[in-house]
Amino acid sequence: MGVQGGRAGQGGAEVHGVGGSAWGAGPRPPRARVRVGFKEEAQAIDQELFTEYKFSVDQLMELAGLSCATAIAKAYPPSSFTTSQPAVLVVCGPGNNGGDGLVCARHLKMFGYEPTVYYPKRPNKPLFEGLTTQCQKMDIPFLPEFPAEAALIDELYGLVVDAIFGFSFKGAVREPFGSILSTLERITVPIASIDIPSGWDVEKGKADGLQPDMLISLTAPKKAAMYFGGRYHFLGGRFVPAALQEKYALNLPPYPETDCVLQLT
Ligand SMILES: NC(=O)C1=CN([C@@H]2O[C@H](COP(=O)(O)OP(=O)(O)OC[C@H]3O[C@@H](n4cnc5c(N)ncnc54)[C@H](O)[C@@H]3O)[C@@H](O)[C@H]2O)[C@@H](O)CC1
Ligand SMILES: [K+]
Repeated sequence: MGVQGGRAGQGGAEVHGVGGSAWGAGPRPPRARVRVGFKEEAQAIDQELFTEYKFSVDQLMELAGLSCATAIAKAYPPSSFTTSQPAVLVVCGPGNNGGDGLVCARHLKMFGYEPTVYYPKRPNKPLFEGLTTQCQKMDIPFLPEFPAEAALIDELYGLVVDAIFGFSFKGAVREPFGSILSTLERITVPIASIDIPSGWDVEKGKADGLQPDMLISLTAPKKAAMYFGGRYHFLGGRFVPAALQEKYALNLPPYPETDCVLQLT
């Protein structure tokens, strides 16, 4: 099962071991003319967008989630799925990265996919409650439990969206996410990670952690993106005003025409 040309059927090593191993060879050079961002910068830009530019979280989350669904549709069109339906498992974490995942799931449904959400830790906030209700009203199923067997995920889904943690992840991973991540490390269907592969240190990555096939960097690639060894790296979140891009010297390449995503590799 999986998607044609994806990890399934090719063997994980073929995708994970680009150039042998990105890890064995040390940090990869950035593969696009994009200045690799730093965690502090990402959070500072985030803050400034909210405090100085007066964006609301739900505005940016909507654009972030739409970017992710759009990038996924470009890399893994429904016709490429080898499952009977273009079934996607979207795993959402407890913060804004999880919110991006809910928005992404909703847009994937609009684009003709069959997303299913797993959302074990739901913040008691109107934004996340609203996003959850929107998905439920669009007949997107929410799993009561995470599939314990990696093989079951491989059988049922052609793609997994990792929306567990973004740039605020720190320290040792706590349950239930430790078990979830260790199952995801064993699946063979491709993983698309939103902003940062979950469980990775935002600057140093994680050599023995998740190795996604796709990374969608939001706003600007974080430093850990240097360690990404998968096939598809997209930039999304086309919402940073020019003055802010200049202030933080983001030096982002131009997005094509009206697209909300840009393929970096
Ligand atoms: N302007 C921006 O930069 C935008 C950022 N967005 C998203 O927001 C993300 C950042 O969101 P947040 O700051 O809410 O944080 P995250 O979603 O990265 O994660 C924070 C949550 O994870 C938990 N957590 C942290 N470390 C943990 C550990 N070791 N074990 C278990 N749980 C842990 C925290 O308790 C908190 O609930 C970005 O990566 C991006 O995906 C988008 O929603 C919109 C725009
Ligand atoms: K993530």
